[in-house]
Amino acid sequence: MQIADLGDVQLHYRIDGDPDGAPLVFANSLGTDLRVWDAVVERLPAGLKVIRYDKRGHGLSSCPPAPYSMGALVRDAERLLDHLQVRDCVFIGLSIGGMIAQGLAVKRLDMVRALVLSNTAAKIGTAEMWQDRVKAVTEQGIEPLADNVMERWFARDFRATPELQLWRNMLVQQSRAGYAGCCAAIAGTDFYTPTSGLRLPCLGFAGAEDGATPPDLVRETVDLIPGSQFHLIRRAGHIPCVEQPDEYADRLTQFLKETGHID
Ligand SMILES: O=C(O)CC1=CCC(=O)O1
Repeated sequence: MQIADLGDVQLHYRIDGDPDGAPLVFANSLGTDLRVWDAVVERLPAGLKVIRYDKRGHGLSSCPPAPYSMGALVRDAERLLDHLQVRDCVFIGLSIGGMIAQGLAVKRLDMVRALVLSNTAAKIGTAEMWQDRVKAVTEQGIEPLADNVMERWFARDFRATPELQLWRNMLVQQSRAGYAGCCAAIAGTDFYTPTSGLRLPCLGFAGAEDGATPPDLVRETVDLIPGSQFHLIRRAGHIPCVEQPDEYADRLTQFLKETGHID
């Protein structure tokens, strides 16, 4: 178990693979922790240094008082990668993690050589919708929202499997303040202009049954970056790394080869 003490926040992270390999960094979505990447990470080729972390208020990381800003979440990622002396990584961000990815690439191109924007967008939903969620979670906790969240996270077939309960448990066990804090960060984020200025290799992933960031929304964002690729995963919702890890890992590996990150 590894922890980076950044002063105002302590971030839990994990490194797998080759310590001297080409760095790959994964950032999770709202209400999940770094285990959401387990099935993809175990399918990746050798020779990569795979770094995962729990953003503030999630998983085993500390939970500063809410609300958070997107600037703070981007700065956490930046400080963690500085702490780990990471440069030229491929940064893979899921949902709010994809917003962090965009913000980090805009700020620190020396750190990010390519982006994978998974089930994310430059702007997700409306500020009002997220403020409503902050209020609901702060007053009643995460449990009352959980069934609706599962419908956005997973396609119908997956929701009928016993595994659903494990991911639902992950969601409801997150900190209420950490979850609300990140909702506030999403509410205040519109990256259309900064992301439009990015010039780096980019791969977008979307799930055909994603109820949070539908394929057209993901595509609109990745198309802001000239030359981007886009991959639609048919039998998946918002978290395709859990539902379709074979397809996800295969397409990611292909991208890593095309961008020269691995041979
Ligand atoms: O609505 C959800 O819970 C899905 C989601 C939106 C942003 C994020 O990170 O997850």
